Amino acid sequence: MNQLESNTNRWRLSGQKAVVTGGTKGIGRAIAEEFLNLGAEVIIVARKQTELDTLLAEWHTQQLPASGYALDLSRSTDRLTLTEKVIEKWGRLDILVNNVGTNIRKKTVAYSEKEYQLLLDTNLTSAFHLSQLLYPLLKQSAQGNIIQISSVSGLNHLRTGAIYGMTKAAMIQLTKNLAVEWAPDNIRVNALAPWYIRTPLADAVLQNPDYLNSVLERTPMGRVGEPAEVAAAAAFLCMPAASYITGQCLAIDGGFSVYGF
Ligand SMILES: NC(=O)C1=CN([C@@H]2O[C@H](COP(=O)(O)OP(=O)(O)OC[C@H]3O[C@@H](n4cnc5c(N)ncnc54)[C@H](OP(=O)(O)O)[C@@H]3O)[C@@H](O)[C@H]2O)C=CC1
Ligand SMILES: C[C@H](O)[C@@H]1OC(=O)[C@H](O)[C@@H]1O
Repeated sequence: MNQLESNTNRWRLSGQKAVVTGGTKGIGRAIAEEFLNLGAEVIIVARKQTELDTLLAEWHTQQLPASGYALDLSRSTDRLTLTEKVIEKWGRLDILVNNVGTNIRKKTVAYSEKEYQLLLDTNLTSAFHLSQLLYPLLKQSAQGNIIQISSVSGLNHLRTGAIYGMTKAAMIQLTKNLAVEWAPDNIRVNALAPWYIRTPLADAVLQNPDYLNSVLERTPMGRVGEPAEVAAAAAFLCMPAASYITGQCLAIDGGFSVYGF
């Protein structure tokens, strides 16, 4: 391989096989599209079959190598089904992006046990269990990668709910543990910690002008982020060019997390 070719491959995802959870909307869709445009083959997962079918049809008109499954990854049975599908389709895996997550925004005393369990299952258990289940396939890759989509709410207090913050902080700790444990298997594990990104999940609160102003007042760059700005960071961390980066958490936040006073 000549120097130029190796340099070119360093900045692409050519031939890599990636699973992106929550890939029909928002950050997950942007990550899947970034990966596809960089030469990867992608499987996406979401609950709504109609949205999955519509997006896959759009990608297939562009000859993009994408497939998908309508599964609820808060459920252990569906996580096992996804694993079986990946084994059946590819028999190996290069990239896992644990992107699925949701929030119920309440004061701590207002949460029910059911709400607590839903957030834990959706945001954290799904990421932990899928990392476990897909480890053998990632181990077969010479360049395995896991990207955990955390949040700045895993780094700081946000007024958007303690349970969500707990799950995101735990994803960052899981990133560190798996990065060390699985380094001998050539599996790198990194986390991204976005601040507000313009997606359907965030729009629920960003559409309130007063709330949006409060967000912008805490954001040095003066705007919310775009899904593609998170996707670019995810793509870089999975590239050969990032081959010595593991166990890290990268904030995608317009300066939010370093803004004191
Ligand atoms: N947007 C933001 O400001 C920030 C987001 N994040 C994190 O980024 C990640 C993505 O967020 P965002 O893009 O905003 O979210 P969206 O709600 O916009 O999209 C979530 C995606 O995940 C899918 N999904 C949700 N629940 C499940 C489930 N149980 N099983 C399978 N698929 C599911 C949705 O499809 P369907 O409904 O069909 O299942 C959709 O494709 C989350 O982990 C979130 O916590 C972190 C910081 C900031
Ligand atoms: C920025 C936060 O982590 C994130 O944005 C959302 O929409 C969630 O409710 C979280 O607060």
